[in-house]
Amino acid sequence: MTPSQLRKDILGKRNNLTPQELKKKSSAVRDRLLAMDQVREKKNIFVYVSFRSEVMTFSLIEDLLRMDKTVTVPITRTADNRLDAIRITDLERDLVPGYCNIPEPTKQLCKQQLMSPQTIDTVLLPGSVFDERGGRFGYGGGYYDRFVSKIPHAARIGLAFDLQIVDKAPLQDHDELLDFVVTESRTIRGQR
Ligand SMILES: Nc1nc2c(c(=O)[nH]1)N(C=O)[C@@H](CNc1ccc(C(=O)N[C@@H](CCC(=O)O)C(=O)O)cc1)CN2
Ligand SMILES: Nc1ncnc2c1ncn2[C@@H]1O[C@H](COP(=O)(O)OP(=O)(O)OP(=O)(O)O)[C@@H](O)[C@H]1O
Repeated sequence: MTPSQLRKDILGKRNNLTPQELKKKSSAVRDRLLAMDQVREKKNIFVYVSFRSEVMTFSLIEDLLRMDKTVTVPITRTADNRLDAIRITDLERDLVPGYCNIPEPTKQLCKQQLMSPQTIDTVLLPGSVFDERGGRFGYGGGYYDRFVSKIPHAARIGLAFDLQIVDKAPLQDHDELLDFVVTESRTIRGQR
């Protein structure tokens, strides 16, 4: 199967999850994640803000803020094919619909709260397809591959539902491996 067919296939399955299933499974992913040393013992966490049928991150972000973590989220810079890390402190106030209608930080925050990616300890990534080695496909923008390749010191944790895991995805050279993939039922140790 080609990467784009596999992507389509898995996203089709993910889109079939009911809102109740999405919520319940996302909450199981969150519980598992919050028990990990790579989150508990780290201060600076970069986390995506979920949209469509991704593993939901709203209550996870609330939890991280309550735990006094420094939480940064992506703003998509399409002109430069890049993600910037923006610090947020309030989920309701700090986010507005942005690129592809994904909740993104306000213009003002993007100016005032731009953080150096080098300060990030742990990156939580979304994706379409993940595999047993910690391989990952996104939606085809290459944004996350470029972002994490510049910060090799940061732990990379993919958030996924079990239905997104395949044995071996047809990875390309630029596809970055993850350290862990966390699902509602297990934690996969990646081969980075
Ligand atoms: N929640 C979340 N935030 C994120 C990402 C993400 O995957 N999830 N990104 C991760 O990079 C960046 C945004 N990049 C994105 C890239 C493509 C599409 C998208 O919807 N693409 C179309 C396909 C376009 C095409 O090839 O025709 C789609 O999937 O329908 C969305 C976001 C940064 N923020
Ligand atoms: N580190 C990189 N440097 C330069 N170009 C890159 C890099 N990583 C990916 N790309 C380019 O980005 C494009 C999309 O890559 P790919 O299909 O792997 O994205 P993805 O992993 O699905 O998306 P994302 O990382 O945004 O979730 C490809 O054309 C690829 O050449």
